[in-house]
Amino acid sequence: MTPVLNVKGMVKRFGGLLATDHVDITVNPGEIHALIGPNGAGKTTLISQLMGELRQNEGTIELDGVPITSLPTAKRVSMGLARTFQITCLLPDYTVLDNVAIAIQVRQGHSFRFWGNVRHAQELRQSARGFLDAVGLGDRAGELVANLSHGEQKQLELAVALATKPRLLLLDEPMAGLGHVESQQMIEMLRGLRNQVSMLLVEHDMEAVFALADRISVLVYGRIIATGTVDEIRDNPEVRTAYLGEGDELC
Ligand SMILES: Nc1ncnc2c1ncn2[C@@H]1O[C@H](COP(=O)(O)OP(=O)(O)OP(=O)(O)O)[C@@H](O)[C@H]1O
Repeated sequence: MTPVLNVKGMVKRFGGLLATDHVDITVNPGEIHALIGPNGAGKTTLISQLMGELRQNEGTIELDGVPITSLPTAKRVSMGLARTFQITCLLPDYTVLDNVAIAIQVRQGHSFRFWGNVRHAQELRQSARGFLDAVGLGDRAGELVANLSHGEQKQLELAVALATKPRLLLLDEPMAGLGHVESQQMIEMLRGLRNQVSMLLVEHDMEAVFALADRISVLVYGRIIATGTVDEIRDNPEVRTAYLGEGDELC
């Protein structure tokens, strides 16, 4: 089985700091692979390299078996990579529907044509509504993004990412800033999407990680110290020590 994502020997240095230390990681079709690690471990740096926003010093990246290591971000997106951010990255003065419609247009190769002809506009709206329904925001389509709650903005960000029809979704802390109820909704939503898209999930919320992940990789000081199932990682003494400090519970 060809992995959707296959990263080999990734290295990123910031001066003397080794932020990514010879990382190998794969995401299989239909898999949710969680990447966990303490603050500053290098999770965001790794995702930025996968998207091509940051150039690695060493290493190779394949998407569905195709090398993408030296491709620009836009090309990677058109080939099926999408990312959501720790801090939302939406157009606040546009409506919820417009934000998704713009993402669809980008996927279709239009930089920013906006609605264009009437027939095209209708198809675009219909398609955008489909993505909003998928994340539970169908009834907020006409609202300005600035008026959404933080949780709703996270949902919209997911819809925007899905609108590019990704093969692999890179999720950078989708639970950040969400209350308990919103987190549960996000977990359910991501669970519902697993048949459509593979995911690399960076997340500090261990309840969410344990609820969603097929496999977990643990990153510490830029290096992956363990990869395994939820049970394997929960029971791994090296992970407990490195990630939480001796004696703490990984719960
Ligand atoms: N542009 C940069 N220049 C120099 N150092 C950087 C840069 N970006 C990140 N770093 C450093 O690289 C290391 C990894 O940072 P990164 O943000 O990737 O960690 P993280 O695991 O995502 O942390 P968090 O969980 O807090 O988001 C940190 O020591 C950080 O200070």
